[in-house]
Amino acid sequence: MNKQDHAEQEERSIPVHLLSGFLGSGKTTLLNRVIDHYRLADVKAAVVMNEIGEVNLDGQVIGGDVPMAEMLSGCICCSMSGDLAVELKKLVDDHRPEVILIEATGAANPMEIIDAVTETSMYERIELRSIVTVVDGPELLARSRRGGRTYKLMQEQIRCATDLVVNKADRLEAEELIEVQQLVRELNAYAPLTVTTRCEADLSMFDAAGGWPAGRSHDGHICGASCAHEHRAVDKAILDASAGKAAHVHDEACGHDHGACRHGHEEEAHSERTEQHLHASHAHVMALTHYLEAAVDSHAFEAFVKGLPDNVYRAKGIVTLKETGSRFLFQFAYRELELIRITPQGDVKDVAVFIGEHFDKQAVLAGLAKV
Ligand SMILES: Nc1nc2c(ncn2[C@@H]2O[C@H](COP(=O)(O)OP(=O)(O)OP(=O)(O)O)[C@@H](O)[C@H]2O)c(=O)[nH]1
Repeated sequence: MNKQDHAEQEERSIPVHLLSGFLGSGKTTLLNRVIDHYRLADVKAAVVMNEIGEVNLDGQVIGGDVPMAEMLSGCICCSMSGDLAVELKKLVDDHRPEVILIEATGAANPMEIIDAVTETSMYERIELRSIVTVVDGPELLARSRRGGRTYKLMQEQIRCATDLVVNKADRLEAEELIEVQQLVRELNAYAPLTVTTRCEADLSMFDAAGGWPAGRSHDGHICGASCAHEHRAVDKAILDASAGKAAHVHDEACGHDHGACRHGHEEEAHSERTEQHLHASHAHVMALTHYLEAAVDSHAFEAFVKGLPDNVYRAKGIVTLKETGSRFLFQFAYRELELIRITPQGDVKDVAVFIGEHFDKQAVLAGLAKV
């Protein structure tokens, strides 16, 4: 970076993009794509990863060149929202990134995270630019038929999005895909919506409002006046979302200046949040973290994971396979198991994390002891 670029960067607010979406919907998959997108454009990104469990497994697949703050054993939308402000400030002071990505836990209500980011903007030049909600298409459809608290949380995540990625299209029939899009549109009629498999989305929503400094090999768009308008609109959408409304893209009809707009909506947002006490929306989600002392038999392990009770809807971890001695990252989301061979850097232990609703921890541990 030359001197002029550096000076420009100091003056510019650092855009923050929040990745939201229910457990296992594909947030980390999207995060990896966005990081690659920034690498190609030579844009320095930093990441905040939040996990309900005690270990950050997703961080294992992100390269060591990306500064990362790990916030574990809690959720940044409630118990750790104060810590988020601290971590954001630390990332900015230590690394001066050009963009920050926050991956929330799948149990997070993004509206609360908006507060923490806004708080940090008071003493660091950062600006929440978008809330991208990754929707697990098949899971949303299934949950819409049974209702319940988890479905309510999914609805909240969709409502406050400025951009929507309807993912796992490969697991939906054509008519189901239409039904999912209708469901999403009923909740949020205005955020741009992309249907994807493995989050293969157009990533221009992650580009800088004013373009990255000149001379970069950036393949994204360099915004002109009309684009700058669109991005201001996102601010408005975020504020509307935090006021508990569906996000909508601001148009000329607004007719008043954005300073006034912001103030009004913030007051509205505050009173509504107090009334609804949104933290309660995911209090039923629980996590179990267990460190493994020995290698596992691959067949027994697969059978154990696939036989987990229905109320354990997410599991992930690192295991060593007895047969080969190789280490694998495992991902289990909505009854599908995926194993990815990894070579962990540093002292990384074998561990399994289970996330679900009111499940019997002892029964899960007993099953695990047998593999
Ligand atoms: N079939 C299918 N699987 C997908 C798709 N996108 C992601 N996955 C898989 O779903 C699992 C969960 O994906 P992640 O990207 O880790 O999801 P996440 O939202 O970060 O999960 P949490 O961190 O637990 O909240 C992984 O095994 C992915 O490979 C998709 O479009 N189709």
